[in-house]
Amino acid sequence: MSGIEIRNLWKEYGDQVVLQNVDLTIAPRAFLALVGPSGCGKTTFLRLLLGQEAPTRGTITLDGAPLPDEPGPDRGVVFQRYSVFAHMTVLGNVMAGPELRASRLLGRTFGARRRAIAEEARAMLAEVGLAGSEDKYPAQLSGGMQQRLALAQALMMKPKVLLLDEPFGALDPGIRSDIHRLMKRLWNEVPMTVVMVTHDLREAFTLATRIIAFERTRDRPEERLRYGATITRDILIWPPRSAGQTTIWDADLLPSRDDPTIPGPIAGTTWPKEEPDADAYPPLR
Ligand SMILES: Nc1ncnc2c1ncn2[C@@H]1O[C@H](COP(=O)(O)OP(=O)(O)OP(=O)(O)O)[C@@H](O)[C@H]1O
Repeated sequence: MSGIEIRNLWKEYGDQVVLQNVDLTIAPRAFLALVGPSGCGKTTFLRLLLGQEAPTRGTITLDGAPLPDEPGPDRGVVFQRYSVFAHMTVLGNVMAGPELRASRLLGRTFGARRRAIAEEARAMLAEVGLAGSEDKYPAQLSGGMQQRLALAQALMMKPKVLLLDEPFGALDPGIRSDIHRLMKRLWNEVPMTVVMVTHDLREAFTLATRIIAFERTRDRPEERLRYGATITRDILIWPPRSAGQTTIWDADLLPSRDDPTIPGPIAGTTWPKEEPDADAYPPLR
């Protein structure tokens, strides 16, 4: 079975249950947005997928194999801030991962190998709109440029799964919509599954193929430690989006929601009858 399979996942820190009984199948090439109130365990869930944390109970498999219990090149990550190395140039940042992979001992390569990596890094920087900034340091870039750099850095490792922890949360609205366009293009072009934590439902509806909400179902003060958050909503975005097809449906030719020929993003599921609407949900914090 390909994709990510999460079965009966629990995460506890000492006496505190953070996540409980999470069951989720993420299809290959899905763009999953993860929303929920502050402190409900979204980052913890992402860190479990990254391999930075181990589940207390339950299993996570990637393409049918148990997830390695440490971060690896098959999973890239971009955080809201500080994903890049401040002391390296833009080009150095994008070359660092492949160089380390090619030469674990020295962390750098030489000659033809190095030239090939540099060429690939320059192409990736051009892809995210950073051509011409190769020799700058991150501090000399705007916030939006730094996040483009962080994306380029993560994508250089050709991850199967890209994990995004509120990556665009600190950006101004105009820059945010630019980077949303870039993110859509990258998701279409690069064969990867994306899992993105966001506080912004509009962002979730703009980018995702599916939105999962985590919430505590029991949240009285005396229950907070003993009960964790779990999946309380699972929204499939309509009309269906699939990676590799930028515009799929002409507005005039929208299929019917109950058209059985429309493939759902998860095998065996049907599309919800109602149009999901970002404004219909209460703010998350
Ligand atoms: N390493 C840790 N040790 C102990 N408790 C932790 C650890 N990491 C997270 N927690 C606790 O787990 C809970 C969930 O934290 P997490 O950061 O995953 O929430 P979140 O949904 O991402 O929050 P936010 O939206 O505010 O970023 C919090 O109560 C936090 O204090």
